[in-house]
Amino acid sequence: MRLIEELVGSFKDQELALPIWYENESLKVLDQTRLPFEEKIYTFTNVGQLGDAIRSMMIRGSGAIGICGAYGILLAALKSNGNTQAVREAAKLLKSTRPTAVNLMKTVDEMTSVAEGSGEELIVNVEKKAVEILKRQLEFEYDLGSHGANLIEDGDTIMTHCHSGAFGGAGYGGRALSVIRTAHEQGKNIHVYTCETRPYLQGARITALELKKFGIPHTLITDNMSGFCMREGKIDKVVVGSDRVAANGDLANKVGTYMHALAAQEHNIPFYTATSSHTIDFSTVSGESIEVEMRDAAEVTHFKGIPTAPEGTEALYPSFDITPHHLITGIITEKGVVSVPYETNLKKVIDQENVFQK
Ligand SMILES: CSC[C@H]1O[C@H](OP(=O)(O)O)[C@H](O)[C@@H]1O
Repeated sequence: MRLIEELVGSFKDQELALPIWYENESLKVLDQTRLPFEEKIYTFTNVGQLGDAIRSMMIRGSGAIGICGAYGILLAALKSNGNTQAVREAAKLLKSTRPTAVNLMKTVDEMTSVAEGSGEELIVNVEKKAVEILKRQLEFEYDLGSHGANLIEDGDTIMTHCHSGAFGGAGYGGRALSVIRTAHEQGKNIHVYTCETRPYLQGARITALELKKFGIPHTLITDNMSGFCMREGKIDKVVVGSDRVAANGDLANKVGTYMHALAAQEHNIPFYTATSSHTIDFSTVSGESIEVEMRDAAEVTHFKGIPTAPEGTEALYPSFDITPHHLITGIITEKGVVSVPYETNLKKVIDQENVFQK
């Protein structure tokens, strides 16, 4: 049995919701565009299929597409019998799919950095690295969930945005839902307000599904209700996910995050992003340098192909926005929570264990 098969087998012993997994020299991928009403699994036998799935958001979420970087390179190595050129081409293809989430870029680079030799030697090298990455990303979710749950008090109502959960991560709870799930599993009596997150509806379709699956009480709101809910005193804390954190703490996350952060500041509501050190991009000085993916405007004027606006209506779809660090109360990571003035470069801060609240 291959190492990767042993690892996936071990996942079955944990209560995970996997977005992707290895099986019989192919990749099984849950089609998230069909959630919550259908859990359709596709079998991919080449990286081109995986690339198309990432572009079309069949698989999405910075954590989940991060592990696609590991699985995709492993599949390329297996299908090419350990051919270096095939691995290089797979790396280029995967990194071209979506620009904002840094995890995908990082995991592809981690995998290609060990793609030495050829044949079975290369396959063994990349398989070991894939197993290391998959184990690490899942451990991150447990650890950041634990540190983040320390911020959650019994009776809290927590707002979240988009889907930063298991199907968007490594299978436990992604980022934001790792914090929320852990607090719930600690017995804290919490309630979640999940924003539907137009136009893909990650919140209505996937976050609500996962919170139901985890048994966590929740209320669905539209994105434009966040200010009302905060002003009415319904929200105690905001916890969102992350696609890329710049070296100064600026956050790239699903479009709408910035709007919620502004409202939270107005109402003195703590605003946290749940992330991992792997999502902090120390080579990007600030949020201004993060590329925001512009998706097809048809995703705004249509839902599942059904028009929601008059024919010919122009639309805009920035898939992410940038929340400046001064609006963020703390960055929750697997190492702890960083709540320090971000005048200092995060690189210096995050390497100093002592700054983390345990
Ligand atoms: C585990 S954090 C997931 C992160 O990714 C989402 O974006 P998308 O659905 O477009 O991949 C969103 O920004 C979430 O916060």
